Amino acid sequence: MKPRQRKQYFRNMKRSDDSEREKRRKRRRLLQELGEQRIPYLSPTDPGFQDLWDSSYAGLALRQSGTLPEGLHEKVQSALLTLQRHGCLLRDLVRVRDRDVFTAVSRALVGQPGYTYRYLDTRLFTIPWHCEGEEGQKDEKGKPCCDSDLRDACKALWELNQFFCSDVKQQTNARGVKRTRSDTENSEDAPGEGMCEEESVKDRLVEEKTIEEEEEDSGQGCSHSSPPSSTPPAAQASLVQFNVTLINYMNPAAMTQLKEEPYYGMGKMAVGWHHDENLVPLSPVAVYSYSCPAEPKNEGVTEKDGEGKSKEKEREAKGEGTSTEEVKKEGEASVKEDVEKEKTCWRVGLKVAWDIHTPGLALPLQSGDCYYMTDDLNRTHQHCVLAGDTARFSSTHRVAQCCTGTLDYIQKRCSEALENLHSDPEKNAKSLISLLPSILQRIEDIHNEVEFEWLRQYWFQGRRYARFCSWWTKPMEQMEKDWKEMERMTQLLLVVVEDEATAQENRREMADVLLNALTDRQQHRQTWRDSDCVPPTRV
Ligand SMILES: O=C(O)CCC(=O)C(=O)O
Ligand SMILES: [Fe+2]
Repeated sequence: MKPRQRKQYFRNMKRSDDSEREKRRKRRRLLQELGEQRIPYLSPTDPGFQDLWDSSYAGLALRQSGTLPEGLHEKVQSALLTLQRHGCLLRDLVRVRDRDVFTAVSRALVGQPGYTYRYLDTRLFTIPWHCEGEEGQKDEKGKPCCDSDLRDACKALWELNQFFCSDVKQQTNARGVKRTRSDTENSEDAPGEGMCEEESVKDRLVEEKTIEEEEEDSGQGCSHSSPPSSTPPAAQASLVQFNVTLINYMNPAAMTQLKEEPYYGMGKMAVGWHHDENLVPLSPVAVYSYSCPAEPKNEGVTEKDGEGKSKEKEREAKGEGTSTEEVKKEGEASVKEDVEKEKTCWRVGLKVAWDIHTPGLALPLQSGDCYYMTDDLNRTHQHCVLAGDTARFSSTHRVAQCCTGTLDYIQKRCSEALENLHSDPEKNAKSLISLLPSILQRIEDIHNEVEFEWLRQYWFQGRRYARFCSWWTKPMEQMEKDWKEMERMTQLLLVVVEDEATAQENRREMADVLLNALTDRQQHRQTWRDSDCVPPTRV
């Protein structure tokens, strides 16, 4: 981290404390304003559903199960079950409003080898997907990093990813064309509207954070991965390259306490309201939803079915016909039944951020359905997942902001720091090459980044990765060695600072750098110690 970035980092931490308080206030105010009432929301059976979708949720697109390429469902669904069988899906211990909590859903990250995805203060490391024809990484003994069926599973998810990359592009292109047309019709619209400069997108993300459960952070201060703001939407769409998918799994029958959705009364939530965080600004998200066959409670016949049938039989026995009134009543009953059925189905809920006037939207998802969140939907809206009756997987494909989130990146940073260490093999001694405060500062920042953003994150998660995939094992061991060298460098710096022979002026500057670095490190280490270091539970 550059000194400027570092200052920004701590300023952001402070700001996020302040905005946390502000959000709490806002949330309380909203709930007070709402009182006992609930904000309306619409489902497909409600009149006006489509209009609401078109007017207030235009960035949302549904691709129904039946329209996916032949054979893809089978591959993807069996891949998801394989991940589960291998024990890859775990509940994450994340930080929400200064508390450590386990996510209700179990998760795994699959994606580009060496990529990570950071959400709610947790860095997940990818189980690598290997592309068509590619063999994947092998260790020195020629052993591949994962079992062959796990490898096949990841490849199937990569295939789904490929499909999403081109399909979402078409979706957005189609809308881009539409929008360009309406932009010319309405010249009052600013060109490139909604495509703020990245920094301000992030600032707004921080401010607009949710009134709810899972909250998002504003990424990692990257500044070069979004397309230039003058790029028209259609051209931007052609850049879509999902690099990771976060897999979710939950069986509601195994969960004792799912929270009720508090604002609209939408039902039980598997994932609370949130914006997806740490994505390249304006990039889309594509989701595949797979509801597994239910462990049936009563052979799939609901009480309602049984009741309906017996009423019919009664009527038959009485020889009664059906009056218009009865038809109307039955019609109403069947709408009600549809509504009830919708609630047994998994749904994605959407709302406009910080808005209690626009009705919410609840979109039921049949098994195999996919949905896309495009344009700036993820920034302007929040989404939640409403639990249905069955167990369900989802594969959520994202363009993760990865400028500081790849193995390649952090390895380069380590090398940069270690360049300042000179080894004298004859004397078996080590020394620092440069004592320039700016260089020392940079090295201490790298030291912190390696320790807190990578090593502790990795070990904290209970070495969950090594159990089924060895991809990260060697690089993380090497990183730990590099970190030990950095600890050594800090000690060497301490010796120089304590040495009275060192020129006074330089000494003070160096002492400043050292003191700041050690204070930050101490604080961070305490935070890690304070969080309950219980490794995520296995599901
Ligand atoms: O499961 C879904 O449909 C979406 C899950 C989600 O919102 C997330 O993982 O961020
Ligand atoms: Fe999400």
